[in-house]
Amino acid sequence: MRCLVFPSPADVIQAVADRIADRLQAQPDLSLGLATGRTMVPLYAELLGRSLNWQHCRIFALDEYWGLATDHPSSFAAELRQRFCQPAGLRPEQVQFLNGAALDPAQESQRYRRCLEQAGGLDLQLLGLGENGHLAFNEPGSARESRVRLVQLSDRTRQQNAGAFGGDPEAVPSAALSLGLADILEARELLWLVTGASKTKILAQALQPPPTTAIPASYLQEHPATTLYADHAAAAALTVDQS
Ligand SMILES: O=P(O)(O)OC[C@H]1O[C@](O)(CO)[C@@H](O)[C@@H]1O
Repeated sequence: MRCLVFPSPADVIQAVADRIADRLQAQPDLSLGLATGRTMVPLYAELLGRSLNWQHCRIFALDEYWGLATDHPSSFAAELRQRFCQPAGLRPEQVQFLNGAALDPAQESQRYRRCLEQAGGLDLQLLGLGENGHLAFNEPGSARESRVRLVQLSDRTRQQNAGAFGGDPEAVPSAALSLGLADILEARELLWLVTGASKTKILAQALQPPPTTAIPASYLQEHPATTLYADHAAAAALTVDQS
């Protein structure tokens, strides 16, 4: 894994946006996996501020709350649509969301998996880090072999994400659809954004070999083309060169 450490979250965003821009220019029909969460918010604003041609790319969402339709204001689909897909001028057929209001989670997971396969897999996937080590919504205990599926959310994750639900953890859905660890690790390149002091301890644990199901993000150690983009605060417990 390549580990890049920057003075501030703003520097992280610039570096990640540079990498996405380079990849998109080299491959206009890029299959790009988008993540949500506070870490990603300034990235979408930065990407929109650059003159990039998104007309040929394909977009895939990483996860979605179970029980929320794609037009529910607190759904990840609505967030991605509002923060990026609509202002970037993406056509609906370019974008795939997980449907959190599908009748059958297993069927919806299979449908999404087929979409990914038909697109030839993901070229580039953005990832954040949960404070409990989750990756997408793969909570501690998730298997390395896991695929798109319905997952139960931990109390810690519901607390972490309560901001989008009026600050009430009880209002956060207790389950979600998520790409599995095997799906994520099949993406050809992973950009892992980790910023802020709340991630310092878990980031150091996630980078400690060997990978463990107790910290799903630790499986990124196995991926041949992952770049960690961390700020000084998140990287404070790492021993990498922070110059
Ligand atoms: O960037 P945040 O808000 O700390 O969230 C971390 C991660 O957890 C999630 O909420 C779950 O996928 C992601 O959206 C995010 O990447």
